[in-house]
Amino acid sequence: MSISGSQLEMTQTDPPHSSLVPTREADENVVIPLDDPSIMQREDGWAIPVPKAVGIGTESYVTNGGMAQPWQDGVKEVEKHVQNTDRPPRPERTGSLIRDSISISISTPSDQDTASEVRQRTSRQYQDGKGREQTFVEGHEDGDGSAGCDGRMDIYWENVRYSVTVGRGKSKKEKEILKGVSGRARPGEMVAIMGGSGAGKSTLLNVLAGRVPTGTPTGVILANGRIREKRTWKRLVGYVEQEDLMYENLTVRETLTTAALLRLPNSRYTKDQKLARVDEVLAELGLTHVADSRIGNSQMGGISGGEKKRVSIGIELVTNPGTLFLDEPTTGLDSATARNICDMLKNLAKKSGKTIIMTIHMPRETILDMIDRVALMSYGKMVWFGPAKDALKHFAQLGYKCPPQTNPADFFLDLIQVDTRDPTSQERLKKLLDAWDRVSTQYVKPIDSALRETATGQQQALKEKKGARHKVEDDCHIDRWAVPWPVECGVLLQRNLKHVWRSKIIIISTLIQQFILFLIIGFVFFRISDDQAGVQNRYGVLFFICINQTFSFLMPIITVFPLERRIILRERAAGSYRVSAAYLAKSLSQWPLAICASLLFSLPVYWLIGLQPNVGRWILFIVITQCLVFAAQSLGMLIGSSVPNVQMAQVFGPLVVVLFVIFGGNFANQDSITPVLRWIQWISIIRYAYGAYMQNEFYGLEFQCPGGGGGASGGALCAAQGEQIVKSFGLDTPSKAVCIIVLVGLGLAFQVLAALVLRRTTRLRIKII
Ligand SMILES: Nc1ncnc2c1ncn2[C@@H]1O[C@H](COP(=O)(O)OP(=O)(O)OP(=O)(O)O)[C@@H](O)[C@H]1O
Repeated sequence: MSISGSQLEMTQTDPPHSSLVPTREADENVVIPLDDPSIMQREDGWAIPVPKAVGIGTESYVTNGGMAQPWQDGVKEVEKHVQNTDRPPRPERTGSLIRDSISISISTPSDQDTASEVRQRTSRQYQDGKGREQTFVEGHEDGDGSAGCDGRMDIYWENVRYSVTVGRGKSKKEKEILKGVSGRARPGEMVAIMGGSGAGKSTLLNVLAGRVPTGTPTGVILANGRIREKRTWKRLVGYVEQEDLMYENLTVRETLTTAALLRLPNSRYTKDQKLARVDEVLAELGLTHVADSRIGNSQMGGISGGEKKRVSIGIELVTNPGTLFLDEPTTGLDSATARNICDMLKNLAKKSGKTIIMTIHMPRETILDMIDRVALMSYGKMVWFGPAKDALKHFAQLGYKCPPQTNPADFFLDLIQVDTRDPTSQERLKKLLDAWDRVSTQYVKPIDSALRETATGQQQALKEKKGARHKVEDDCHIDRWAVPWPVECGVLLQRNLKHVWRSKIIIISTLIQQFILFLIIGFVFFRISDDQAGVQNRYGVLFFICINQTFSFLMPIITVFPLERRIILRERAAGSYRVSAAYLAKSLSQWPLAICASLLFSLPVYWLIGLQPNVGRWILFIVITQCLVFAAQSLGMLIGSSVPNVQMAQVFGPLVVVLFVIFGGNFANQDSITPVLRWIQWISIIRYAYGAYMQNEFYGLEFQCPGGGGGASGGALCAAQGEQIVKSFGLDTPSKAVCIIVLVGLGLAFQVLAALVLRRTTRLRIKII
């Protein structure tokens, strides 16, 4: 059963009373009075089409955009379209695609259906009726189960305000950034938010996407006529950041595959289906020819800027979200590439019915032509929301005509830009704002007051975590996490290992560094003697090994981790995985290189220096070194996850190590340190490693004193017993076994702390209204 293209085209304009119903596909609906007996009130208080016993058995098929509406006495009309004919044919599957054979059809609930069953069926049977291709994966009736379930989302915002607190103390005040803006982005539309610098474009985009970590947003935002929920909203939409943050050593396909494996739910997709989805996205974005190229960066080369932007979009697209938010997707790209990106976005909107909302700076005329609605903003207010062509007419009527040969985008920006020192430009803005107030309802229909009240009530119920709630996510059966925790760990570990092992320069330089240190230390302290010079050389070289192993394995992490943390922040913001999985994968992935590099140093250096020729002690020396490396890496993770950027990491990393060195047992005698600072020795990894090294090497050794024997000789104090020497450093307690255990314990404690800090520093505080 299908509605023909011509039938649909007949109703391509806004219905006269669409105020009530911000449904998806509202354009395609027919308005029928509510007193039509085919509308009934459902148990949960929502209006739905009455079941009609037509077609086969008790089932009939109705189109109304698939939405139930809040029931209200004052309702005059509801958008719906009844198809009282036969059961729609099963979709025809072609490979992994289903070509449209039926139109927007939902099954009418029978009396036995529970509300959730109704919703489930509604979401399953949505199909595109315009001959457009929808991407479905074979074997799943739900499509991808993403935003709006069917991949379509109608976003409606009204009187949205956003304010932040600025200043401190007495000068503290509220700054209003968005001052009551309204608009609507329908499925299949590309909406561009434009305005001068500081107009509030990014703020509006972020408020709509629910990504405002601070401040207070107010107003009404509805998705498919429903309120949104914090926990799952991020998995219903895609957000493409301005900066393309990706692992440069991974290929395009691997990058998208990781996103697909993590973000497509296991409950609906097999691994093969997820990989098929990646192929579809690659083809959709025109990336197939670079699928196996590395992402790269400016040093190593790689894919182009435009291709990187496509990959960023692809990462969001794998889940087939109903809405894509993009923050300045064309910034930094040349005009031809920018056009290509917009072309591709337009295609996405047209073919898959996605709602595209983006901020954009100074688009070319050809790009402006692709945009369905522009939101012109100035000082947090809306000056225009609608088609660009209408805006030209509107401004011309006010006496502001776009000069010939001028890019309308430039004209708009010049018009709405205000010079605070120039009263004429302020007057102009006031005139524009007044004019928009007069015409705004023609372009953005106000939400029906009853629906607004319902939404406000639902928001309140959500806040108070009580009462019946009906959210857009209810229709979509979204689990909080797409895949189980072990799968997240496995996928992320695989990605991180690939990234590490393909960083050839880092691997080679780490190995060379350890080899050179081995040569330097080995030959400077070559075959140390067992006289008093040998004593000094022994404790000197052991302390040096502690410092060099700590620095060698701590510094690389603290310089890399802040960058990787931003990727984790982005992926967590999309609800891709739990932070514990990301942390564990990151932590595990760096051990193989650290273990190999430190073995390259510690295995031979022992014999070259000429430490105690005892295999047991040699093995223990290696064990202590490995434990120290583990603790140093853990400390690096803690510092790396605590500081906001690489520069701060480079300041704080060495500072902490120097503190640990001072309290390491070589420079200051532990017993003579002021009690105020003495506690630092108990967390100094160097102190424990040094204590263990010293006991391992000195215990059981006897040294020659000048003139023979121990004690005072020739006026100098000479220690002949190894135990005495260790004691004189205050390193005889705790025992070497305890030192090793504490070293591992400190490493574990740093790891746990680092994971907790990472969790905190990569949490995107979502504010949903
Ligand atoms: N958290 C905040 N605290 C204080 N002021 C803020 C905050 N966020 C935004 N602003 C201010 O609000 C105004 C709008 O910011 P926004 O980033 O939305 O502008 P924009 O239109 O995207 O500008 P641009 O194109 O330059 O990025 C600016 O003046 C900005 O300084």
